[in-house]
Amino acid sequence: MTTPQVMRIMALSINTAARAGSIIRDVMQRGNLGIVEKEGKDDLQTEADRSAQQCIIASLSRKFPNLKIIGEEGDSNLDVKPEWLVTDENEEFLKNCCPEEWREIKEEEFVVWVDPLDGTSEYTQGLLEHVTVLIGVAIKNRAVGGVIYQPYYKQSNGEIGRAIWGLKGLGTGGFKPTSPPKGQMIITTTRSHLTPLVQQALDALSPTEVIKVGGAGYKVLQLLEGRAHAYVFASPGCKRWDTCAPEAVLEAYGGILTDLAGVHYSYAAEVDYKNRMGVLATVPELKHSDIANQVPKDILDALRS
Ligand SMILES: Nc1ncnc2c1ncn2[C@@H]1O[C@H](COP(=O)(O)O)[C@@H](OP(=O)(O)O)[C@H]1O
Ligand SMILES: [Mg+2]
Ligand SMILES: [Mg+2]
Ligand SMILES: [Mg+2]
Repeated sequence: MTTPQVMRIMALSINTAARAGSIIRDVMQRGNLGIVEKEGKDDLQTEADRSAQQCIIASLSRKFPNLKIIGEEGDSNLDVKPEWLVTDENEEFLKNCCPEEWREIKEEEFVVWVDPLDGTSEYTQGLLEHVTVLIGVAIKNRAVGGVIYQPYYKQSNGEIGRAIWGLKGLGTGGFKPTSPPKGQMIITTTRSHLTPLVQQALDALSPTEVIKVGGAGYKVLQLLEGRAHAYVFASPGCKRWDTCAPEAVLEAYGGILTDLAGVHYSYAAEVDYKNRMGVLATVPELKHSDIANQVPKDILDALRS
């Protein structure tokens, strides 16, 4: 029997994210980040963002030429150094059994959303544990699979970097699932894109504690590892590549990620990339709709306008 495409795409994404992670470490080590401002000082790009994206898109499109891939850093030159081309699919992942519902999905039915370096602002400031590589796999508008790779995570065996993955219908891997403390409401939110509206939404949810960290990937990791109950961001600043992989991993785990009104984003290729209605993610222990219902209407109206 041939291996279903979704399993092969996920398995190649795991290994490719790790390769992108090593490129991110190399750029930092060389010390010349090559920072440019995209839409302003709140929207930076470095040599690591550019090179990691080239590695990911070239590797995935070489093996899956009919795959639709959308990367944060726009069109990339795919004529990359041979050592950036990843061809091996992750064998550990391939030992898993493909969920029935994804078995027949063809290459051209996927959309892959790539954020080659999530947490660029933190990367440039040396807060390296916040940095992740995000590869999200969408099928029929929905985020279904995802890889969150942390290039600077120190494993207990001394190895550097770890890959966290999730596939709906199969589950998750690469981390130790942990429930957040009972009787508290710890919210994680942005560290570098705080606005009055972002703060207003936090205040409305009466958190017992607020954890400000960089990146959508790292914030969802706070939920997966029991350090926070919810991720709340009342801002139109995130884009589909920020949330596709985190949403898939969190939902494969039993949590939920939507906009602030409680509605799922579409990950179809032709959508407007902006997550205009903000981000709300919750752990499985919370009722997502209860939290969404606590978001004041004027905050939703402000995002809509
Ligand atoms: N106002 C804004 N302008 C541009 N990007 C924004 C933004 N608000 C959030 N983002 C992007 O959303 C991601 C998570 O943001 P934050 O860490 O503030 O929660 C980051 O992704 P990148 O680092 O991949 O660009 C960040 O750049
Ligand atoms: Mg960016
Ligand atoms: Mg990002
Ligand atoms: Mg990015």
